[in-house]
Amino acid sequence: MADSHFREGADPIITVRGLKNGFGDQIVHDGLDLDVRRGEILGVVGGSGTGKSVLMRSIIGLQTPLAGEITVFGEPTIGREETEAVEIRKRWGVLFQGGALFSTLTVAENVEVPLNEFYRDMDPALTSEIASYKVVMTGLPADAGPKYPAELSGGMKKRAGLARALALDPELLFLDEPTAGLDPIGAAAFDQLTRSLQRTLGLTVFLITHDLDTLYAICDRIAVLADKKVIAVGTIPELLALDHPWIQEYFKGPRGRAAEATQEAQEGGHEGDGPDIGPANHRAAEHHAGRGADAEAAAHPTEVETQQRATDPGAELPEHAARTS
Ligand SMILES: Nc1ncnc2c1ncn2[C@@H]1O[C@H](COP(=O)(O)OP(=O)(O)OP(=O)(O)O)[C@@H](O)[C@H]1O
Repeated sequence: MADSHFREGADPIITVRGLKNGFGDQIVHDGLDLDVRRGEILGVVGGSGTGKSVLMRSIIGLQTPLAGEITVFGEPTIGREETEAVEIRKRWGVLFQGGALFSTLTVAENVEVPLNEFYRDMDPALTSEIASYKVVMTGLPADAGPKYPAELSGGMKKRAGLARALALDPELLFLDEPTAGLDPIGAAAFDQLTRSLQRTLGLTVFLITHDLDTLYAICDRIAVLADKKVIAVGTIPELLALDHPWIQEYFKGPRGRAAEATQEAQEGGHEGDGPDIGPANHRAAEHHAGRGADAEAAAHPTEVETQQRATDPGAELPEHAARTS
Protein backbone atom coordinates (compact mmCIF):
# COMPACT_ATOMS: atom_id res chain seq x y z
CA MET A 1 0.00 0.00 0.00
CA ALA A 2 1.05 3.55 -0.48
CA ASP A 3 3.18 5.40 1.98
CA SER A 4 2.44 8.99 1.12
CA HIS A 5 1.91 11.22 4.09
CA PHE A 6 -1.56 12.65 3.97
CA ARG A 7 -2.67 14.34 7.12
CA GLU A 8 -4.99 11.93 8.87
CA GLY A 9 -7.81 13.77 10.56
CA ALA A 10 -7.12 16.85 8.42
CA ASP A 11 -10.12 18.79 7.17
CA PRO A 12 -11.56 16.97 4.21
CA ILE A 13 -10.86 18.60 0.88
CA ILE A 14 -14.08 17.10 -0.53
CA THR A 15 -17.26 16.30 1.38
CA VAL A 16 -20.29 14.63 -0.15
CA ARG A 17 -23.46 14.32 1.90
CA GLY A 18 -26.75 12.66 1.04
CA LEU A 19 -25.96 12.57 -2.68
CA LYS A 20 -28.75 11.38 -4.93
CA ASN A 21 -28.34 10.93 -8.67
CA GLY A 22 -30.58 9.29 -11.22
CA PHE A 23 -31.48 9.10 -14.88
CA GLY A 24 -35.18 8.63 -15.55
CA ASP A 25 -36.31 5.71 -13.41
CA GLN A 26 -32.78 4.60 -12.66
CA ILE A 27 -31.43 5.76 -9.30
CA VAL A 28 -27.62 5.60 -9.32
CA HIS A 29 -26.83 7.14 -5.93
CA ASP A 30 -29.12 7.45 -2.93
CA GLY A 31 -27.84 8.96 0.29
CA LEU A 32 -24.17 8.70 -0.67
CA ASP A 33 -21.66 10.19 1.79
CA LEU A 34 -17.91 10.56 1.30
CA ASP A 35 -14.97 12.54 2.68
CA VAL A 36 -11.70 12.88 0.80
CA ARG A 37 -8.81 13.93 3.03
CA ARG A 38 -6.33 16.55 2.02
CA GLY A 39 -3.11 14.98 0.69
CA GLU A 40 -4.36 11.44 0.21
CA ILE A 41 -4.73 9.26 -2.84
CA LEU A 42 -8.25 7.92 -2.51
CA GLY A 43 -9.04 4.94 -4.74
CA VAL A 44 -12.71 4.62 -5.74
CA VAL A 45 -13.84 1.10 -6.66
CA GLY A 46 -17.10 -0.68 -7.32
CA GLY A 47 -18.73 -2.91 -9.89
CA SER A 48 -19.41 -1.57 -13.36
CA GLY A 49 -22.31 0.85 -13.34
CA THR A 50 -22.22 1.55 -9.60
CA GLY A 51 -21.75 5.21 -10.39
CA LYS A 52 -18.08 5.97 -9.89
CA SER A 53 -17.87 8.29 -12.89
CA VAL A 54 -21.22 9.89 -12.05
CA LEU A 55 -19.87 10.59 -8.55
CA MET A 56 -16.78 12.24 -10.01
CA ARG A 57 -18.90 14.22 -12.46
CA SER A 58 -21.12 15.39 -9.60
CA ILE A 59 -18.12 16.59 -7.61
CA ILE A 60 -16.64 18.53 -10.54
CA GLY A 61 -19.99 20.03 -11.48
CA LEU A 62 -20.70 18.17 -14.72
CA GLN A 63 -23.68 16.34 -13.24
CA THR A 64 -26.38 18.15 -11.28
CA PRO A 65 -27.54 15.84 -8.49
CA LEU A 66 -31.19 15.30 -7.60
CA ALA A 67 -30.32 15.95 -3.96
CA GLY A 68 -27.41 16.27 -1.60
CA GLU A 69 -24.56 18.61 -0.74
CA ILE A 70 -21.00 18.70 -2.01
CA THR A 71 -18.18 20.91 -0.80
CA VAL A 72 -14.72 21.19 -2.33
CA PHE A 73 -12.03 23.26 -0.57
CA GLY A 74 -14.73 24.01 2.00
CA GLU A 75 -16.95 25.68 -0.60
CA PRO A 76 -20.34 24.33 -1.66
CA THR A 77 -20.19 23.51 -5.37
CA ILE A 78 -23.82 22.89 -6.28
CA GLY A 79 -25.79 25.87 -7.54
CA ARG A 80 -22.87 28.33 -7.51
CA GLU A 81 -22.77 31.40 -9.70
CA GLU A 82 -20.60 30.73 -12.74
CA THR A 83 -17.91 33.22 -11.68
CA GLU A 84 -17.59 31.52 -8.28
CA ALA A 85 -17.64 28.07 -9.86
CA VAL A 86 -14.77 29.03 -12.17
CA GLU A 87 -12.62 30.06 -9.21
CA ILE A 88 -13.17 26.61 -7.65
CA ARG A 89 -12.62 24.77 -10.95
CA LYS A 90 -9.24 26.45 -11.40
CA ARG A 91 -7.99 24.57 -8.35
CA TRP A 92 -8.51 21.06 -9.69
CA GLY A 93 -7.42 19.06 -12.72
CA VAL A 94 -9.21 16.15 -14.37
CA LEU A 95 -7.97 13.22 -16.44
CA PHE A 96 -11.04 11.68 -18.06
CA GLN A 97 -11.23 8.08 -19.19
CA GLY A 98 -9.18 7.67 -22.35
CA GLY A 99 -7.45 11.04 -21.94
CA ALA A 100 -10.17 13.02 -23.78
CA LEU A 101 -7.62 14.98 -25.80
CA PHE A 102 -8.73 17.28 -28.60
CA SER A 103 -7.68 15.34 -31.67
CA THR A 104 -7.19 18.42 -33.85
CA LEU A 105 -4.81 20.05 -31.38
CA THR A 106 -1.21 19.08 -30.68
CA VAL A 107 -0.19 17.84 -27.24
CA ALA A 108 1.16 21.28 -26.33
CA GLU A 109 -2.00 22.98 -27.59
CA ASN A 110 -4.11 20.57 -25.54
CA VAL A 111 -2.18 21.56 -22.42
CA GLU A 112 -2.63 25.22 -23.31
CA VAL A 113 -6.44 24.90 -23.45
CA PRO A 114 -7.07 25.39 -19.70
CA LEU A 115 -4.39 28.10 -19.51
CA ASN A 116 -6.10 30.02 -22.31
CA GLU A 117 -9.52 29.40 -20.78
CA PHE A 118 -8.69 30.63 -17.29
CA TYR A 119 -5.91 33.15 -18.00
CA ARG A 120 -6.98 34.89 -21.18
CA ASP A 121 -4.48 37.72 -20.82
CA MET A 122 -1.46 35.49 -20.39
CA ASP A 123 1.44 36.16 -22.75
CA PRO A 124 1.34 33.41 -25.40
CA ALA A 125 5.08 32.82 -24.96
CA LEU A 126 4.52 32.12 -21.26
CA THR A 127 1.54 29.86 -22.01
CA SER A 128 3.71 27.90 -24.40
CA GLU A 129 6.56 27.66 -21.89
CA ILE A 130 4.24 26.40 -19.14
CA ALA A 131 2.76 23.81 -21.52
CA SER A 132 6.24 22.55 -22.47
CA TYR A 133 7.13 22.24 -18.80
CA LYS A 134 3.98 20.25 -18.02
CA VAL A 135 4.64 17.91 -20.96
CA VAL A 136 8.10 17.09 -19.68
CA MET A 137 6.86 16.85 -16.09
CA THR A 138 4.66 13.90 -17.03
CA GLY A 139 7.60 11.99 -18.50
CA LEU A 140 6.89 12.72 -22.16
CA PRO A 141 9.84 13.61 -24.36
CA ALA A 142 10.03 17.32 -25.13
CA ASP A 143 9.42 16.58 -28.81
CA ALA A 144 5.97 15.18 -27.95
CA GLY A 145 4.63 18.74 -27.69
CA PRO A 146 4.11 19.32 -31.43
CA LYS A 147 2.62 15.85 -32.01
CA TYR A 148 -1.07 15.13 -32.48
CA PRO A 149 -2.88 12.60 -30.27
CA ALA A 150 -3.15 10.16 -33.19
CA GLU A 151 0.64 10.01 -33.28
CA LEU A 152 0.91 8.93 -29.63
CA SER A 153 0.80 5.53 -27.93
CA GLY A 154 -1.94 4.87 -25.37
CA GLY A 155 0.46 5.55 -22.48
CA MET A 156 1.65 8.77 -24.05
CA LYS A 157 -1.95 9.92 -24.51
CA LYS A 158 -2.60 9.36 -20.81
CA ARG A 159 0.48 11.37 -19.94
CA ALA A 160 -0.60 14.14 -22.28
CA GLY A 161 -4.03 14.15 -20.59
CA LEU A 162 -2.28 14.30 -17.24
CA ALA A 163 -0.13 17.20 -18.41
CA ARG A 164 -3.32 19.05 -19.34
CA ALA A 165 -4.86 18.21 -15.96
CA LEU A 166 -1.79 19.69 -14.26
CA ALA A 167 -1.73 22.82 -16.41
CA LEU A 168 -3.16 25.11 -13.74
CA ASP A 169 -1.05 23.74 -10.85
CA PRO A 170 -4.07 22.11 -9.18
CA GLU A 171 -4.31 21.10 -5.54
CA LEU A 172 -6.70 18.32 -6.41
CA LEU A 173 -6.52 15.78 -9.22
CA PHE A 174 -9.32 13.58 -10.51
CA LEU A 175 -8.24 10.48 -12.43
CA ASP A 176 -10.85 8.26 -14.09
CA GLU A 177 -9.39 4.80 -14.77
CA PRO A 178 -5.94 6.15 -15.65
CA THR A 179 -4.31 2.75 -16.28
CA ALA A 180 -7.17 1.19 -18.27
CA GLY A 181 -5.92 0.00 -21.63
CA LEU A 182 -2.24 0.45 -20.81
CA ASP A 183 0.27 -2.35 -21.23
CA PRO A 184 1.59 -3.82 -17.96
CA ILE A 185 4.81 -1.85 -17.90
CA GLY A 186 3.01 1.34 -18.88
CA ALA A 187 0.42 0.84 -16.14
CA ALA A 188 3.05 0.32 -13.44
CA ALA A 189 4.96 3.35 -14.71
CA PHE A 190 1.83 5.50 -14.68
CA ASP A 191 1.15 4.46 -11.07
CA GLN A 192 4.65 5.53 -10.06
CA LEU A 193 4.25 8.80 -11.94
CA THR A 194 0.99 9.49 -10.12
CA ARG A 195 2.53 8.79 -6.74
CA SER A 196 5.64 10.78 -7.48
CA LEU A 197 3.66 13.83 -8.67
CA GLN A 198 1.28 13.54 -5.73
CA ARG A 199 4.18 13.64 -3.29
CA THR A 200 6.19 16.30 -5.06
CA LEU A 201 3.28 18.64 -5.68
CA GLY A 202 1.35 17.84 -2.48
CA LEU A 203 -1.71 16.80 -4.46
CA THR A 204 -4.89 15.18 -3.27
CA VAL A 205 -5.96 12.49 -5.76
CA PHE A 206 -9.46 11.08 -6.37
CA LEU A 207 -8.71 7.99 -8.44
CA ILE A 208 -11.36 5.75 -10.00
CA THR A 209 -9.94 2.37 -10.92
CA HIS A 210 -10.58 -1.33 -11.43
CA ASP A 211 -6.84 -1.94 -11.22
CA LEU A 212 -5.95 -3.88 -8.07
CA ASP A 213 -2.24 -3.26 -8.58
CA THR A 214 -2.90 0.48 -8.50
CA LEU A 215 -4.92 0.12 -5.30
CA TYR A 216 -2.16 -1.81 -3.57
CA ALA A 217 0.69 0.26 -4.94
CA ILE A 218 -0.38 3.86 -4.46
CA CYS A 219 -3.74 4.34 -2.72
CA ASP A 220 -3.83 5.53 0.89
CA ARG A 221 -7.48 4.61 1.30
CA ILE A 222 -10.17 3.06 -0.83
CA ALA A 223 -13.87 3.92 -1.07
CA VAL A 224 -16.15 1.09 -2.13
CA LEU A 225 -19.33 1.90 -4.05
CA ALA A 226 -22.24 -0.54 -3.94
CA ASP A 227 -25.96 -0.34 -3.32
CA LYS A 228 -26.07 3.30 -4.45
CA LYS A 229 -23.76 4.37 -1.63
CA VAL A 230 -20.19 4.35 -0.41
CA ILE A 231 -20.46 1.23 1.73
CA ALA A 232 -16.99 1.50 3.27
CA VAL A 233 -13.82 3.60 3.20
CA GLY A 234 -10.45 2.50 4.50
CA THR A 235 -7.11 0.91 3.84
CA ILE A 236 -7.10 -2.55 2.29
CA PRO A 237 -6.54 -4.27 5.67
CA GLU A 238 -9.41 -2.25 7.11
CA LEU A 239 -11.67 -3.22 4.23
CA LEU A 240 -10.68 -6.86 4.50
CA ALA A 241 -11.70 -6.82 8.15
CA LEU A 242 -15.26 -6.21 6.97
CA ASP A 243 -17.47 -9.19 6.38
CA HIS A 244 -18.76 -8.00 3.06
CA PRO A 245 -18.96 -10.49 0.18
CA TRP A 246 -18.14 -8.06 -2.63
CA ILE A 247 -15.15 -6.66 -0.75
CA GLN A 248 -13.91 -10.14 0.15
CA GLU A 249 -14.36 -11.41 -3.40
CA TYR A 250 -12.73 -8.35 -4.90
CA PHE A 251 -9.62 -8.28 -2.73
CA LYS A 252 -9.31 -11.98 -1.95
CA GLY A 253 -10.12 -13.33 -5.40
CA PRO A 254 -7.23 -14.56 -7.56
CA ARG A 255 -6.37 -11.11 -8.87
CA GLY A 256 -6.56 -9.49 -5.47
CA ARG A 257 -4.22 -12.11 -4.04
CA ALA A 258 -1.80 -11.66 -6.93
CA ALA A 259 -1.78 -7.88 -6.46
CA GLU A 260 -1.20 -8.36 -2.73
CA ALA A 261 1.70 -10.73 -3.42
CA THR A 262 3.17 -8.21 -5.82
CA GLN A 263 3.01 -5.50 -3.20
CA GLU A 264 4.51 -7.73 -0.51
CA ALA A 265 7.36 -8.65 -2.86
CA GLN A 266 7.93 -4.95 -3.51
CA GLU A 267 7.97 -4.10 0.18
CA GLY A 268 10.15 -7.12 1.02
CA GLY A 269 12.74 -6.10 -1.53
CA HIS A 270 12.53 -9.52 -3.27
CA GLU A 271 14.73 -11.15 -0.66
CA GLY A 272 14.27 -14.89 -0.88
CA ASP A 273 10.51 -14.61 -1.18
CA GLY A 274 10.24 -16.69 -4.27
CA PRO A 275 9.99 -15.48 -7.83
CA ASP A 276 10.42 -11.85 -8.70
CA ILE A 277 6.90 -10.60 -9.21
CA GLY A 278 7.22 -6.87 -9.68
CA PRO A 279 4.13 -4.93 -10.75
CA ALA A 280 5.06 -5.02 -14.41
CA ASN A 281 5.75 -8.78 -14.24
CA HIS A 282 2.48 -9.45 -12.50
CA ARG A 283 0.64 -7.24 -14.93
CA ALA A 284 2.38 -9.01 -17.82
CA ALA A 285 1.26 -12.37 -16.46
CA GLU A 286 -2.29 -11.07 -16.17
CA HIS A 287 -2.10 -9.61 -19.61
CA HIS A 288 -1.24 -13.00 -21.11
CA ALA A 289 -3.86 -14.71 -18.97
CA GLY A 290 -6.67 -12.50 -20.30
CA ARG A 291 -6.60 -10.00 -17.48
CA GLY A 292 -9.26 -7.77 -18.96
CA ALA A 293 -11.97 -10.39 -18.90
CA ASP A 294 -11.16 -11.56 -15.39
CA ALA A 295 -10.83 -8.07 -14.02
CA GLU A 296 -14.20 -7.24 -15.49
CA ALA A 297 -15.68 -10.34 -13.87
CA ALA A 298 -14.17 -9.34 -10.54
CA ALA A 299 -15.74 -5.93 -10.93
CA HIS A 300 -19.20 -7.40 -11.42
CA PRO A 301 -20.28 -8.81 -8.08
CA THR A 302 -22.74 -11.64 -8.11
CA GLU A 303 -23.96 -10.70 -4.68
CA VAL A 304 -23.76 -7.45 -2.86
CA GLU A 305 -25.17 -7.14 0.59
CA THR A 306 -27.17 -4.21 1.74
CA GLN A 307 -25.47 -1.08 2.86
CA GLN A 308 -23.14 -2.35 5.52
CA ARG A 309 -22.25 0.95 7.07
CA ALA A 310 -25.87 1.65 7.84
CA THR A 311 -26.54 -1.75 9.35
CA ASP A 312 -23.26 -2.60 10.99
CA PRO A 313 -21.58 -0.04 13.21
CA GLY A 314 -18.48 -2.22 13.01
CA ALA A 315 -18.17 -1.18 9.41
CA GLU A 316 -17.33 2.35 10.53
CA LEU A 317 -13.60 2.42 10.19
CA PRO A 318 -11.36 3.86 12.90
CA GLU A 319 -9.51 6.97 11.78
CA HIS A 320 -6.29 5.78 13.42
CA ALA A 321 -6.37 2.21 12.17
CA ALA A 322 -3.12 0.82 10.86
CA ARG A 323 -2.06 1.40 7.31
CA THR A 324 -0.02 -1.13 5.43
CA SER A 325 3.01 1.02 5.26
N1 LIG B 1 -25.76 10.77 -19.00
C1 LIG B 1 -26.32 9.63 -18.63
N2 LIG B 1 -27.59 9.32 -19.02
C2 LIG B 1 -28.19 8.19 -18.64
N3 LIG B 1 -27.62 7.26 -17.83
C3 LIG B 1 -26.36 7.50 -17.40
C4 LIG B 1 -25.65 8.70 -17.78
N4 LIG B 1 -24.44 8.67 -17.20
C5 LIG B 1 -24.38 7.52 -16.50
N5 LIG B 1 -25.52 6.82 -16.63
C6 LIG B 1 -25.82 5.55 -15.99
O1 LIG B 1 -25.45 5.63 -14.63
C7 LIG B 1 -24.90 4.41 -14.18
C8 LIG B 1 -23.55 4.66 -13.56
O2 LIG B 1 -22.66 5.06 -14.57
P1 LIG B 1 -21.11 5.32 -14.30
O3 LIG B 1 -20.49 5.63 -15.62
O4 LIG B 1 -20.94 6.30 -13.22
O5 LIG B 1 -20.64 3.88 -13.77
P2 LIG B 1 -19.20 3.43 -13.33
O6 LIG B 1 -19.30 2.90 -11.95
O7 LIG B 1 -18.22 4.52 -13.55
O8 LIG B 1 -18.98 2.23 -14.36
P3 LIG B 1 -17.67 1.64 -15.07
O9 LIG B 1 -16.85 1.01 -14.00
O10 LIG B 1 -18.21 0.65 -16.02
O11 LIG B 1 -16.97 2.79 -15.77
C9 LIG B 1 -24.84 3.48 -15.39
O12 LIG B 1 -25.96 2.61 -15.34
C10 LIG B 1 -24.95 4.42 -16.56
O13 LIG B 1 -25.57 3.82 -17.66
